[in-house]
Amino acid sequence: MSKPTTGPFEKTAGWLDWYTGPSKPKFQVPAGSVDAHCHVFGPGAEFPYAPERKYTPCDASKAQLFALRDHLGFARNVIVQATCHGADNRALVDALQSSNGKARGVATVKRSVTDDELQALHAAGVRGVRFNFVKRLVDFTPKDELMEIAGRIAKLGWHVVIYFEAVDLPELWDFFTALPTTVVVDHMGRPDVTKPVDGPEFALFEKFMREHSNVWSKVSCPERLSVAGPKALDGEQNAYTDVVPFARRIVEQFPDRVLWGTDWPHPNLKDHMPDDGLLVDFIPHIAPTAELQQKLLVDNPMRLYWPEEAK
Ligand SMILES: O=C(O)c1cc(C(=O)O)oc(=O)c1
Repeated sequence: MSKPTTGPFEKTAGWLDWYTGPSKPKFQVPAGSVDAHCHVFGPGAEFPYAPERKYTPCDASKAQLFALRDHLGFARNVIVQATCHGADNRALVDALQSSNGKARGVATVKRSVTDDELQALHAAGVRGVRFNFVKRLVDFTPKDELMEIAGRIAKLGWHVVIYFEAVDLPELWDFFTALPTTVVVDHMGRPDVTKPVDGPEFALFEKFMREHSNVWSKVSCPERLSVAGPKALDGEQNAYTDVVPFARRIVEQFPDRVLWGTDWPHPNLKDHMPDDGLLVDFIPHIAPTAELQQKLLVDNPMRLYWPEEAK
């Protein structure tokens, strides 16, 4: 893969660029696997970062994303609008349109989005919108605006992706459970993995999924959630062991409602940048059987993002 570049923008201080030269995974993903959570950044010279952004990344282009997809053995991507692009979905749409149908997308839209704009996003391959509640990433959007957007995109058959932290779930519960669509949680709702997996905080997340059959979860981002490591670097085959019990519980309880993604290019990591090949080697630790792997990596994302092709 080529190296990350920076265009006219100055990166946030301490920014970690994505890992060049990822290893070949030892775990071979099933045929037709989908990396169901990844991003493109710019390039800033072509697709400027949004004025309201909370961070400025290095560039991470569609060509670099597609090269990683091929290197890791994946067939398709779901590209999620990164907050550094705000509600300007041009970089996302460009990547989707360049993918030969191998990528679908999740956009960010404002209440002012027109029906024609939604139709154009749909034609490009967008199948969902993202609502973000992580305070360091976005300014607050009133819930009535989000609910109005959810009602409009429901008519297109789209879903809502939500990103929040575990401590905020109680306060967001009523809003989330009122959403009229399939709801996909980013990164398991960011559990604090230093707390017990069978403690009250994670139990609430499990209850959220158990009691609401429209709620799905991405069991992604061990590199973000892990406190104890070890890091996915230097050939480590047992990375992020503290995250395994959390993700595995969700995969085993809700095998038909889980997705996995690399989260490449891993915005805002502070400590280290993982080797994406070793992140793929994390998958069999959380989905230990071939049947669970097939659902996680192929059947579930196909049903949600390519229903017209799903078996
Ligand atoms: O935790 C994060 O910093 C993060 C940020 C973004 C984004 O900026 O869109 O997306 C993610 O999936 C995770």
